Amino acid sequence: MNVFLSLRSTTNHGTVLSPRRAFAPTFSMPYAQLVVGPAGSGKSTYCHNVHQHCASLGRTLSVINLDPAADEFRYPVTADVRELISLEDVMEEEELGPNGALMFCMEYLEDNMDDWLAEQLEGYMEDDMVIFDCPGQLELYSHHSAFKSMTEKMTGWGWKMVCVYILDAQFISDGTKFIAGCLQAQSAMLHLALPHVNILSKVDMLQDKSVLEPYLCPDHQRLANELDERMDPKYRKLNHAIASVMEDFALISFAPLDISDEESLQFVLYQCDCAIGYGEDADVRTSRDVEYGDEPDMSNLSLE
Ligand SMILES: Nc1nc2c(ncn2[C@@H]2O[C@H](COP(=O)(O)OP(=O)(O)OP(=O)(O)O)[C@@H](O)[C@H]2O)c(=O)[nH]1
Ligand SMILES: [Mg+2]
Repeated sequence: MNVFLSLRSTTNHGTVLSPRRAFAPTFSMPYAQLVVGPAGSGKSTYCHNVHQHCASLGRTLSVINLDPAADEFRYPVTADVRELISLEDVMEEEELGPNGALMFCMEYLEDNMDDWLAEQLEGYMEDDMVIFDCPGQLELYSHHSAFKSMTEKMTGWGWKMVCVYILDAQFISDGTKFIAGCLQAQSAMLHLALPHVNILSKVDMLQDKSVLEPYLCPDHQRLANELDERMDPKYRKLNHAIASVMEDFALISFAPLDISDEESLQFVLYQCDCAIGYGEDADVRTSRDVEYGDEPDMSNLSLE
C-alpha cells in the first residue's frame, strides 16, 4: 500500500543555515511536520496524540501553534503565534470578521518570519522534530502566500519538512465530498511543494473500518462513475475530467489514523518519518526502530 508520497527531494544542501546557526552540510538538519487540513479535521488532536506517542517512545518533539484562533491546547505549546499577534486585537482594531482577521494574522506572520519565527526556531539542531499546528482555512494551503513563504524560508534554513494533510474520514461517506477532499489535498500538495502525507482521521468513529479500503488508494474512475449515477448527466464529462486530473497526477493516497490504536499512530508517524528521511542517518530512536524492528508490521493494520 503506497500511503506516502514525495513531490521532491527534501534535502536542501545548498544553503544550510538555521535562523541563527550554521550547520555543516553533511549533518542532518532539524525536521518539521506542517499539520494542515480543513477546519475540525483533527489537526490539533493529531498534534496532541503524536506528542504523547513520541513521549512514550522517549522521542522529543516540540509543538508550535500557528493558529491565532486556537483557544486551548492539550499538548505543551513550545511557541505560540498568539504571542506575536492576537486575533481578537486584529478583529477589533482592523474591524475585520474572524476569517479576514485570521488572514491578516497570517500575513503579519509572513512579514515577521525573519524575526519571530526565526527566534522560535533558534536552537533546534539535527534530528530535532517540530510539528506546527495550523489553522483550518484551506485558502492558506491552496493559494495564499503565507505558508508557501514559510516553507520556502524554513527549507532554505535547512529544515526538512513534510506536509501532513488531515482529512476527516467522514468524507468517504459521499463521493462528491471525497473528491472535493482529494482535490483540496492535491491543491495543498502542489502549492506547498513539500513531501506530503495524507491522513484520514477519526477512523475510530467508523463502525465498519473495511469501508475505508477503496479510499486509501482511490480508483478515481470508479469514483467518477459513482458521481455519474447520482448527478445530472450534463456533469458526466466534468466528473471524468476531474477523475483523470487526479489520476494523471497519481498523487493521492491516504493513511488511516485511529487515535485509539497506538499501532495506527505508529504507522502514520512512520509514513511522515519516511517522507523526510527522519532517523536515516542518525543514532536516534524513531518510529522506524521502536517496537517493530526495521519497519512497522503493516499486516496488523487490517481495516476490519
Ligand atoms: N473520535 C475522534 N474525534 C476526533 C479525532 N480527531 C479530532 N476529533 C474531534 O474533532 C473535533 C475537532 O478536532 P480538532 O483536533 O480540534 O480539529 P482541528 O483540525 O484542529 O480544528 P481547527 O483547529 O478548528 O481547524 C474535536 O472535538 C476532537 O475531539 C479522532 O481521531 N477521533
Ligand atoms: Mg486546531
